Amino acid sequence: MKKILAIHTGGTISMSLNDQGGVVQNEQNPLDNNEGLGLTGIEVETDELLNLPSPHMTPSAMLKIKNRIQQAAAAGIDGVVVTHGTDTLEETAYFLDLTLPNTIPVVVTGAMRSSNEIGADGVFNFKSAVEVAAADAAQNKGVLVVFNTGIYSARYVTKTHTTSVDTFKDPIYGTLGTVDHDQVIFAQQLIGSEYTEIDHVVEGVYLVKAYAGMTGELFDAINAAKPRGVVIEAMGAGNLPAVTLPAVQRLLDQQVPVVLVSRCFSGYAQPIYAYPGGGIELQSMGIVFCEQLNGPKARMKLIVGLSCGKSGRTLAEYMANALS
Ligand SMILES: NC(=O)C[C@H](N)C(=O)O
Repeated sequence: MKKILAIHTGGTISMSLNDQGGVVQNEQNPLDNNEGLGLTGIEVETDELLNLPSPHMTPSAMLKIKNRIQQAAAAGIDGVVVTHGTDTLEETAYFLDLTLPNTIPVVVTGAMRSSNEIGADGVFNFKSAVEVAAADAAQNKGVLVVFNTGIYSARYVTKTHTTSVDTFKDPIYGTLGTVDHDQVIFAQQLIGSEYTEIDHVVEGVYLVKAYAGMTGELFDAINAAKPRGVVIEAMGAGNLPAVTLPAVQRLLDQQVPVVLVSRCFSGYAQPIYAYPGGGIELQSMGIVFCEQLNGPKARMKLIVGLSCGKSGRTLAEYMANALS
């Protein structure tokens, strides 16, 4: 018998549609009763740790989830499922991936339709996630996201659609595997994993998206707030309007780490272009290219790196290497 801990944190998976047509939090989580799920050889324990719509999720709440998982792992649990709202699911999943030592399977899931809507996907996703968490093949794969039969790496998975049940995708590498009709099948191995121990999380790490016609004002406003770090979702392969550069330089002059990713849905940020504001100039200024992560995930990584005390060159290397 495998023992799986289900840590519920809120989100649509634990919500219902009310008479006015709005989706609201439930007093009682519909997933608390696991009878009828048809799980064989798996015992599920439940912890209602949080009840947050995921736009209310914070890095300190993520730390609380991480600590609860480590406590359960130390007490001998075989695997953990975290249920979570989908809006920020990818951030929590990647935070856990970076801060947990990868000793037991940890699987994050959620739902796009609330528990009493027609075609509700929560119970199916939950059952699938429990099956993956209990599977021997899920060992050493880092934190996983299971959604709509897909198994994804927390490092790359992202929410791609506002309402579709097939919303979670890995735009670069696709799925790691599938789970369907009680069968858990992995088709790819995880290449390396990162683990950084932290006991607190820093605040003041900002994320800014570049746009056509952007000027330096947003960067100066962030600078005035005394930031700990800034992630820029730059254009294309990693370029910015040249007029923003003096303001970005003012951040760098204050020793604020500035990390660059691409605002593109897929691909890598790389210093390719040599025109003013092009990636080559940005890199020579000291902006760190974080090749493979999207903006919200790069921000999570920067928070984790700063929270464990990295700075200067060590922090830059940590951010530049997707698998350091
Ligand atoms: N499908 C969902 O869970 C979306 C919801 N707004 C949340 O993230 O809490």
